Amino acid sequence: MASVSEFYAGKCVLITGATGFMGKVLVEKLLRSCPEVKALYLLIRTKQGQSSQQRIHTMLQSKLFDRLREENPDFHKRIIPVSSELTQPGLALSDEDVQTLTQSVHIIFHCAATIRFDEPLKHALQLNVIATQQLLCLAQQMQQLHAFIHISTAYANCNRRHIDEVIYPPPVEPGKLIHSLEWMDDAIVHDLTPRLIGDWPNTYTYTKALAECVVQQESGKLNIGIIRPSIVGASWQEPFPGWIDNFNGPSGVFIAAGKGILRTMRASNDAVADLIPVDVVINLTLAAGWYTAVHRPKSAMVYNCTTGGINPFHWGEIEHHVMLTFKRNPLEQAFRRPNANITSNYLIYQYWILVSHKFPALLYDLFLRLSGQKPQMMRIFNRLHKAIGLLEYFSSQDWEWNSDNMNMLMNQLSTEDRKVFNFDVRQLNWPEYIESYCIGTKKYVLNEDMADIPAARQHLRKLRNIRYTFNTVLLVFIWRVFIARSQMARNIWYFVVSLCFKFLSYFRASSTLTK
Ligand SMILES: CCCCCCCC/C=C\CCCCCCCC(=O)SCCNC(=O)CCNC(=O)[C@H](O)C(C)(C)COP(=O)(O)OP(=O)(O)OC[C@H]1O[C@@H](n2cnc3c(N)ncnc32)[C@H](O)[C@@H]1OP(=O)(O)O
Ligand SMILES: NC(=O)C1=CN([C@@H]2O[C@H](COP(=O)(O)OP(=O)(O)OC[C@H]3O[C@@H](n4cnc5c(N)ncnc54)[C@H](OP(=O)(O)O)[C@@H]3O)[C@@H](O)[C@H]2O)C=CC1
Repeated sequence: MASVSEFYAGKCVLITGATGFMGKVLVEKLLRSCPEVKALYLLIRTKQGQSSQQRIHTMLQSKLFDRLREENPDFHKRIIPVSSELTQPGLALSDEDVQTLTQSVHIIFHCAATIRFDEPLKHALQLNVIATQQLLCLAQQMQQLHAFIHISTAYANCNRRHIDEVIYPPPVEPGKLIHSLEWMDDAIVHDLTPRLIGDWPNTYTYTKALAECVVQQESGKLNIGIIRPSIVGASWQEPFPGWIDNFNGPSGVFIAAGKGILRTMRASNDAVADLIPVDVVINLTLAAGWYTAVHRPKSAMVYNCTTGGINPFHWGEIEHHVMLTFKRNPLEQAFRRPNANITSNYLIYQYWILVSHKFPALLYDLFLRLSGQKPQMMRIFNRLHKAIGLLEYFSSQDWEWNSDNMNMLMNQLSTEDRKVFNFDVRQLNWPEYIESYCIGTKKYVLNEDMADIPAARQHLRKLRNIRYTFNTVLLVFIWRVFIARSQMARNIWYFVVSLCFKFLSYFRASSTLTK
């Protein structure tokens, strides 16, 4: 049987969401580990006045492609950008492009989605469900299609505690929902959203659940694979450890904690933190493409791509290792020294929000106002509170995913493929991974230079001294106020001072005697 890279040789692959976090890593890995692939058709929309060609050009300049550029400088020749806005009828593809795609594509990887938790339902439905439906229609017309791989999320069924590798019945028939929302204006949909999404925490997970159902309904004669990654984090090994380029999920939390802005968050110390490195997800996705095309399973195969059941790690441990890393490798221009604590207790959380977030923000804004600058800290904290409020659903509870299909797929690979497309998370050393993840946020998200770490350490020392000075001044101030108002405080104060004085006189006397 052909190996994974032999299978992709001579094949034309269509990818949606190629400019996104996972899409980029997929493009890079496919071109690096399957150098004989014939063409990658990337469906990309124009954005901020940039054409799809210009966007690809910019993307290929990024650090992610450094290794590939070195190994194979001509790699870009296999990339064919196709202009496509997925929320438009017919995916806004030109007739010419439809013809090319239907004649030549062998494998589809559908990664595009809106992953915002606060996306209005109509838009999330448009992109995550209707666009998927349209892409499946296009796939049905493809003459040589071997496999359609849909990227879902492990949290599509987060209303359940135990999640098997099956497509669960949808909360509502997607077609009916699409039709009923068509005539409603945005305000009505907004009001109805909480009732519609029911026990799903947001429109993202809800529409991803509907999308899975659409994939099943529209699959017809297609060979389908559905990948359900949990919380996708920085790369573990490839193309280099710690690569990450966005603030989504835990990355924003790590950065905010490293900058000393985030000091508390609601999360359970003992809940499993189901992070999965992006390179693991992509290796499994490529292997699933191969398996689906070669074995043609009768019904859609679902792969829960998670770590919790195989190699669990907990939010409390993550907190410890994130703090340790940022103390050793500080971020530049930190607001305060990194010191974040997670808690599942609502009252304790509210207390720390007040004392460690709102109070310093108010003080800093006051300082900015007095020095003639625009206050900004309170605004930053309000946004941070909104973001962590949306994440706490996922950091406060546990889920149990069955990952039999992931294990089965691993057993189907040859020894060589298991190395090249490694998704064996039993080998993941969490402390090492979290360290390289945090350093990755510093290097690739914030573009900070590792050579400037001594200066960042110096800045932390300065912050520590400011804190000591502030605490001392505050203590003296409180004490003075206290002494002025209470006879008892005054008595204690005189007693302590006279005791100190007596000790001093005693030591002075005994030292003169021993001379
Ligand atoms: C010591 C630590 C201990 C750890 C404790 C536990 C940690 C638990 C953490 C995590 C659990 C994760 C659970 C995820 C599970 C699901 C997985 C999946 O299946 S999908 C993927 C998930 N999807 C998302 O993560 C999207 C979430 N994001 C959003 O929904 C929005 O971004 C939101 C509502 C949070 C904020 O929306 P806005 O409108 O206020 O802001 P915007 O548009 O995103 O950003 C505006 C600008 O600010 C920057 N920005 C965003 N976050 C930033 C940050 N933290 N720091 C600095 N800049 C930031 C952005 O780059 C952007 O910049 P420009 O305008 O493009 O130039
Ligand atoms: N990140 C994570 O933690 C997880 C992600 N997933 C799933 O993985 C997939 C990829 O996620 P991720 O890479 O993180 O997401 P990103 O937000 O980084 O990327 C989304 C991609 O979709 C494209 N896209 C969005 N809207 C349109 C549109 N109207 N027309 C054309 N393209 C569009 C974006 O293009 P553009 O650049 O033009 O905006 C971008 O390329 C998603 O299906 C997501 O549900 C699952 C589990 C966890």
